[in-house]
Amino acid sequence: MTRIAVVGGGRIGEALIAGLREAGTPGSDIVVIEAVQARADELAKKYSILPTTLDIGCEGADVIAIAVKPQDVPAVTERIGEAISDSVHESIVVSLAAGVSTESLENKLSAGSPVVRVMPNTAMLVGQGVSAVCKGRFARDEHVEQVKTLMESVGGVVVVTEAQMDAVTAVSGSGPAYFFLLTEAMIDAGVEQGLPRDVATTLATGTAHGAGAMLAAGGDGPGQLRYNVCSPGGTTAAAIRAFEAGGLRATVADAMEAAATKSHAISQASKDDDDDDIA
Ligand SMILES: NC(=O)C1=CN([C@@H]2O[C@H](COP(=O)(O)OP(=O)(O)OC[C@H]3O[C@@H](n4cnc5c(N)ncnc54)[C@H](O)[C@@H]3O)[C@@H](O)[C@H]2O)C=CC1
Ligand SMILES: O=C(O)[C@@H]1CCC=N1
Repeated sequence: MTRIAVVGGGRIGEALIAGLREAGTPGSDIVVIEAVQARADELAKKYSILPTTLDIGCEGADVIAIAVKPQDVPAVTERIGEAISDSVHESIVVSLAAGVSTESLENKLSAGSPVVRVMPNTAMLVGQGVSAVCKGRFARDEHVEQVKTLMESVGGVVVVTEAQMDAVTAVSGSGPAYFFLLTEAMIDAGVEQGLPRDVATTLATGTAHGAGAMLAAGGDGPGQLRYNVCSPGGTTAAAIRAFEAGGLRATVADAMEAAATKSHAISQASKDDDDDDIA
């Protein structure tokens, strides 16, 4: 049994809670600490969990998952540090925030506190997330294993180095949004081609689901799967030509570079804040 305190009940906090509940984690093992009371009450009702304060919620928690916006992480971590500093129970502090380094988290906690950083995605909500995990300076292998097991209950998990986290964020943290954007664009294009919107939505959404399932099946890779759709002289090859002419690959590379650069900029800003605290 792992007792989890989720600090921040926004989109990613809810995705984690929903995925854990769906995977069979009892509601009594999860508490949520959410600044907006109405939102805390909504989550409590929807997932049969306890909304509470940070001090009470952190007491006895095995995992304290920080799911607030990056700029709110330092203040929240400092408060968590105060709440657990005298506790005999060891809590793993897990940050789900983009661009916040394990070092800046450790700086806000008592010396030697185990910190694990996770980059999840919203597909946790339906138990189909994919997360990357890296450990802080004081986290031992068993801490990483515990967090890995927790995140495996809501999807796939890879262990990476912290230096890889900006790239991870660009690929899988932000990634669901890219597929949603493509799906939206396909629906609009279907409507332009004369389909009713509900029909275009059913077709585009079902196609995304089917293509995802084929990729996840792990047989052929994406290249071969695409070749299989491209009949010689056919419709798909004509569409792919238009995608390539429009610079799709370069656009994807630019977009992911922008995401990774932004993640890096957030970590630099949090490092600068730490340096200001020390000076
Ligand atoms: N939304 C996403 O797809 C992903 C988000 N993340 C990370 O998750 C974190 C949260 O992102 P979202 O859920 O999208 O943001 P959000 O704005 O939906 O949720 C943040 C929540 O934290 C609450 N909050 C703020 N200060 C608080 C405090 N002191 N105590 C308790 N609750 C507090 C807010 O009321 C809000 O409900 C961010 O750091 C983000 O980088 C990571 C991966 C994916
Ligand atoms: O857009 C963001 O900053 C967050 C982090 C990764 C996905 N959503």
